Parts: sequence; C-alpha cells; structure tokens
Amino acid sequence: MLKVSGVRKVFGQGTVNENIALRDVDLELDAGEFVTVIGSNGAGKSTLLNSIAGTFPINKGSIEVNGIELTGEPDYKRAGLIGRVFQDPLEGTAASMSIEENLAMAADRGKRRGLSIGVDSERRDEFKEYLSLLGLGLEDRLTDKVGLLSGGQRQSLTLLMATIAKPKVLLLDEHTAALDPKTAEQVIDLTNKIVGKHNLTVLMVTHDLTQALDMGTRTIMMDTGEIVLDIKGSARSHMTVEELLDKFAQAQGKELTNDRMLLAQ
Ligand SMILES: Nc1ncnc2c1ncn2[C@@H]1O[C@H](COP(=O)(O)OP(=O)(O)OP(=O)(O)O)[C@@H](O)[C@H]1O
Repeated sequence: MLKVSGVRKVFGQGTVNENIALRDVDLELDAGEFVTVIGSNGAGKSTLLNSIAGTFPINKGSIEVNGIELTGEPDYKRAGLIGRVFQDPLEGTAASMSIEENLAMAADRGKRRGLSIGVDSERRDEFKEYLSLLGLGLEDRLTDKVGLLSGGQRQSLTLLMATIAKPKVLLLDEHTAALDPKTAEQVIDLTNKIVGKHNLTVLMVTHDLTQALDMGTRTIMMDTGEIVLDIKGSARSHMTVEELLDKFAQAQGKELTNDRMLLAQ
C-alpha cells in the first residue's frame, strides 16, 4: 500500500548547516496497517511524513501509494490519496469558512472543481450524518464559521475532513499534542473510530509512548534519520513502555536519560 524506498532528505545541502534528516529510509505498510512513529526531537518523524505528503522534494529514493509512483509529484497531486492532520488545530481548516464549506472543500480534494463551493441538500444530509460521528453537536451548526470552534472541535473536524475523501493513507503528526488531556482522549477515540470504520492505512507520530503501544498494530522508532526499531505482532502486544525504552537503548547503544524525558513528554 505505502512503499517508502531509500528516501533521503538533506536540508541545507552544501551549506555549513547541512543536515541529513532522513538517511535512506525504507518502510512498507500493508493496507489497513496502523503504524505509530516515535523518536526523540529531531529524529526525522515529521520529515518522513512531509516527504510522503510531498511538502518538499526528496533528495533520493521513491514513494509509492497503492502502486502509484508519487516521487516528484507536488502535494496537490497527492491530495486524493493522502489525508493529513497536523498538531496545530488551526492548520487543517479555514477559519473564515463555514463547517459545511470546509467539509465540501475536503470532500472534493483531488477532484477537479470550479471556484464555488456548492452544498446542496443531499450533501448537507451526508455531512450531518458524518458530523454526528463526532458526538459534538456540530451537525446542527453547519453554517457556523469554523473560527468559532474550540481547538478540540476544530481538530475533530480536521480529522473528519482528512478522511472524508477516503484517502489511501492517513498521516497524523502529533495531532493531539496541542489539546488538553480530556479533549486529546476524545480525539484519540475518534481517530480509532474513523480509522476502524474506513480500515485506513495510518502513520501516526506521537511522543506519548503509552499511546504509541496502545494504538495501531505496529510501532517504529526513529533516531537521527533512521528507523532503528520496528515492532509488531505479539512482541508488541506484550511490550511495556519500559521495555520499549530499553530496546531503544540497546538499538542505539546509549543511555536514555534525555530520551526518556523527550519521548514521554
Ligand atoms: N524545513 C527545514 N529546514 C531545515 N531543517 C529542517 C527542516 N525541517 C526539519 N529540519 C531538521 O531535520 C531534522 C529532523 O526534523 P523533524 O522535524 O523531522 O524531527 P522530528 O522527529 O519530527 O522532531 P520533533 O519530535 O521535535 O517534532 C532536525 O534536525 C530538524 O532541525
């Protein structure tokens, strides 16, 4: 489903600030696989997601989704295949547009359309049904501007928007990190619900190791631009956070005093 082969990303190449953020990364995800991505600050997690989303060109390697070669394609050309939610609730939605306009825009991602964002009654009913999944009462506020919503409501809406066009791959980049614990939990529940409903293939970056082991089917750990651990199956289902940290220490051969703090943030 998702095939990342030998992907290398260098920032500031040829300058004094040259930084190899991804070192020939290989990663394959089967359809319906839900992979959590962990690693200390600067490990390359967001760069991996950005490379898949086409935020910037990569220096080497290739990225395929469902057998379609995406390397070199701009992000708008990947829009129908890849859904994305960022940490900042303000990033995924347009504040000055209504809930229904935002949803219509998201539903049309990757499709050709004119400039107007039409919402007919059939579509409105569909949106209402979809919004009721959130359990936030937003189905009765279709014409409210998104700027009026709270961070949690907005992030829930973003999640819905990222998945309404049924993407092949969903990328979640610490999408609950900016929310208060209770709201974060609601958005996590919603994530599991939506992913399960559409059987989505997911890459989710998190700094919360408990969440990394609780959610999904597989966990990868990154360090200095490489995948240093890849855990799944029964090895993962019995793993504790302590064991995960010990494994990381073994893989890297270094003490984890700092990483312990960074990872458990
Ligand atoms: N646009 C950019 N320009 C220059 N360097 C960048 C850019 N984006 C990321 N980097 C660098 O690439 C490396 C990997 O960064 P990345 O954001 O992928 O790490 P991360 O694992 O997501 O970290 P965090 O957990 O702190 O978000 C870091 O050294 C970072 O400073």
